[in-house]
Amino acid sequence: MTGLEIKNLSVNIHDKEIIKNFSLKVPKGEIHAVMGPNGTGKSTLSYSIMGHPAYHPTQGEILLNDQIINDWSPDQRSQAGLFLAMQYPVAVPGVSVANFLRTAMNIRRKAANPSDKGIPIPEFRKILKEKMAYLKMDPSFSSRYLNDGFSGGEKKRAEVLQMAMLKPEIAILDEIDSGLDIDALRIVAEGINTLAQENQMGILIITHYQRLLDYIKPDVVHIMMDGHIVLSGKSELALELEEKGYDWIRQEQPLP
Ligand SMILES: Nc1ncnc2c1ncn2[C@@H]1O[C@H](COP(=O)(O)OP(=O)(O)OP(=O)(O)O)[C@@H](O)[C@H]1O
Repeated sequence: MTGLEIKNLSVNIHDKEIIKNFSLKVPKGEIHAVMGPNGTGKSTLSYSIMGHPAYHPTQGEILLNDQIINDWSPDQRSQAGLFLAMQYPVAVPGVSVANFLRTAMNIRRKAANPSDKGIPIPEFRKILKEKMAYLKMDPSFSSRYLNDGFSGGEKKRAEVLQMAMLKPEIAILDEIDSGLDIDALRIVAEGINTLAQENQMGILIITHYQRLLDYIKPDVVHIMMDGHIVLSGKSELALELEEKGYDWIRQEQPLP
């Protein structure tokens, strides 16, 4: 399958099993949402998919375009087209947004074509300007240090800017809606929709709130509890959750 596949994945943190026999398929071109209570393992899942060294699987497989990537470094995964918009993006003082993006784009281009000489600077500037305008980011952000002193919402926009520039095959968006005001939520969501359509990306959205899914229509909504998916359904499932909370699922699907 072209896309991301997770088969029977279990991941421990400090000997405690957090991800428990988790399975999911996100084909390219589809949008999947994962919702679930606090502490259920959603961010752990996103770090495990990206290959964070502290989140090594104890069982199961992660596949990208049918290749098992369990032993790939985060760098290799990123070069192959995986992308994570982090819940808490880190500041990188000393590295400007523009330099960071150009370096990341060049590494990805070289991975696809070893003889690539890198994106010419005028072309890079043109694309960056376009994408920043689209996300309604002030051009001055390109020369600021990445996430350094950015507000919560600015950090989230900077994550989507990275996604727009890098055009991954599979993007995991961990609470991309947190910290966004109502206008920013719409702008960011429109940006994600356009990118998803233009590039036939697979997208895995982790969110607590149905409101994001008013703007980005998922093909499937999954409910994750206690480290694995307990229920999957159409986008109406998110509405049902908003109305009823999680208790009814706990009652209908007793956890092991
Ligand atoms: N480095 C760590 N050390 C100890 N426990 C951890 C660590 N990282 C995660 N955990 C625990 O793993 C569980 C899952 O955390 P995770 O952040 O993946 O949940 P989440 O579903 O993303 O939660 P939220 O919705 O609150 O963001 C939590 O109980 C958390 O305390």
